[in-house]
Amino acid sequence: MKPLIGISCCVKPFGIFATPNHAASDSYIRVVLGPVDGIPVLLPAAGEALVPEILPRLDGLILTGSRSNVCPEYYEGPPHAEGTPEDKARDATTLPLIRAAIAAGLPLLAICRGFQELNVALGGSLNQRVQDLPGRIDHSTPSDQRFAKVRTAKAHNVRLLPGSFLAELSGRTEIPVNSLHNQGVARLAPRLAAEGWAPDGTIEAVRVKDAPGFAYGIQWHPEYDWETDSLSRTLFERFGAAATAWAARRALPQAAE
Ligand SMILES: N[C@@H](CCC(=O)NCCCC(=O)O)C(=O)O
Repeated sequence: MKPLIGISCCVKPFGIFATPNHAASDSYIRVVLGPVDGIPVLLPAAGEALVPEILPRLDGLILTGSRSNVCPEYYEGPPHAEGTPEDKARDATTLPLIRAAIAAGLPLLAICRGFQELNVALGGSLNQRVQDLPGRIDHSTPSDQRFAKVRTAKAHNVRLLPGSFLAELSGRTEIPVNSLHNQGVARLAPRLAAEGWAPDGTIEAVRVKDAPGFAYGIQWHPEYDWETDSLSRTLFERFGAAATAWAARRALPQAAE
């Protein structure tokens, strides 16, 4: 039985009246139907009340990337600069969703904004513009590059912790990644272990220390290049295998109360 994979949605304006819609990129739908080998379930940014109702019916959770930034009030940060995109509805949904998913042991893969949400949900904080920090490189989407190129281009290497999940998966100590973010980890949440770093020291990969199963976050976007990048594909296949195992357990007859 294919696993049901929850995919976090953003609230974005659509159409001539710019009405709010709950949306996720087609990249996530295609990767779930592809190497994850699951069934995508879009999770609207409908708030914390959604969490206890939907979580028991999922076999895995993907926290997606998005241009909007996690609101600073969730990590005692300064207000965003004027014009910074925010998505309060998404924050109010994904942060409790992440905590509940980790408490349940649900397989979880947090990508870019999702990676930042994972850190904030567990008590960490963010820098709002990494590129403005001394000694840091620009991790954002270069405005002079066509988006398509930025999605698949490798922007920098990530040094992997020896023996870490990604080091084992890749068989390498360093991997090249794309990069489309302004925010970055400032204070790492206590329950997260850093397992990958950019050349400027920015944390790029984390593991949930006390998670019983698959629970990782990455700052880059493997959903953009899994068709050409074997590590990206393998990462999703491993997440899918964990979700499939979760689905099999969920299908077992529940012990009578
Ligand atoms: N807003 C955050 C996270 C950035 C992120 O998820 N980028 C991917 C954007 C893809 C898209 O445009 O949908 C930050 O800037 O750090």
